[in-house]
Amino acid sequence: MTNQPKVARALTIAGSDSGGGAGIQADLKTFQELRVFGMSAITAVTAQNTLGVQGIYPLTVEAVGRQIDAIGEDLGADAVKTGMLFSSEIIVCVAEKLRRYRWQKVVVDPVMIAKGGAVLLLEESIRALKESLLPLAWVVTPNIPEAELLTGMKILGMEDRKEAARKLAAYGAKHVVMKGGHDPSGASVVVDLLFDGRDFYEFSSERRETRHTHGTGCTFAAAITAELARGRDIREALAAAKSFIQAAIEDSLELGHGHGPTNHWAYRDRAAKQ
Ligand SMILES: Nc1ncnc2c1ncn2[C@@H]1O[C@H](COP(=O)(O)OP(=O)(O)O)[C@@H](O)[C@H]1O
Ligand SMILES: Cc1ncc(COP(=O)(O)O)c(N)n1
Repeated sequence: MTNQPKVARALTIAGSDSGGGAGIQADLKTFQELRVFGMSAITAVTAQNTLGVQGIYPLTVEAVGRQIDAIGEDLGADAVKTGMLFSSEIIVCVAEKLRRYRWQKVVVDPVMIAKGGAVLLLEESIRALKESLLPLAWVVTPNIPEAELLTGMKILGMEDRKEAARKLAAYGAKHVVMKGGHDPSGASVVVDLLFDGRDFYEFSSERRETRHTHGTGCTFAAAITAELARGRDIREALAAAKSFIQAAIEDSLELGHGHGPTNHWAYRDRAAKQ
């Protein structure tokens, strides 16, 4: 057992992105930028850069479980984020650990397919994700294609998004954040939709025309996790996360030859200039 800590702590359970833009690397950078102590349990190592995923090397279920136990038995966590979980065995293990350590503020980013098309979650695992993990989620943060795969419905307009959010909440997720980056309408505003089981709230920003969006979903969900770890409520956490990702996209670092990473220190730089 630990004494009441002086700092907020967040744990990410996700895959490693050697290119540093998504996965564990994006999560830890985001936690650090938001003054939250970051810890990690790695589910799979990927060989990846801005051009795509060149290799996926999952860890054993035992290795994943032991990393989580190492944190649960000693350091503790105020909020937990899950990202790439790869297989149903890993999902079931993670769900069991979340219950064992009674972690409540759990952000489930249902990572399935990388922007370049690589499969980061085996298809047979979608059911385990819905049945084992969604009931433990404080927040689930699908993008539109992920929400389609999870609900089995086609999502075109805002009414479809609302219906899909209701379906995901019915699996037990306390809050659903349906991200709007993949909105097929091509609107100049990108809207992330929050459903808290009763009401809907929209978080909007200007859509930026850029190819440097590798890791936006991970970074956004990590910012929500950090803010929840610091004791913010869901709407405060989302508003802050939206500003964080907008700055990270706008002040792009222009790295690599393909879909580059976002700028994780842009939000801090802007705050320092104010
Ligand atoms: N072109 C863009 N301009 C501004 N914000 C964006 C853009 N693309 C995505 N976002 C924001 O980045 C976050 C991740 O969105 P999305 O692309 O839907 O998820 P994912 O990265 O999981 O595919 C959301 O907060 C979304 O609003
Ligand atoms: C290890 C890992 N986790 C998650 C993503 C998804 O990120 P994106 O959809 O932005 O490519 C990724 N590419 N790699």
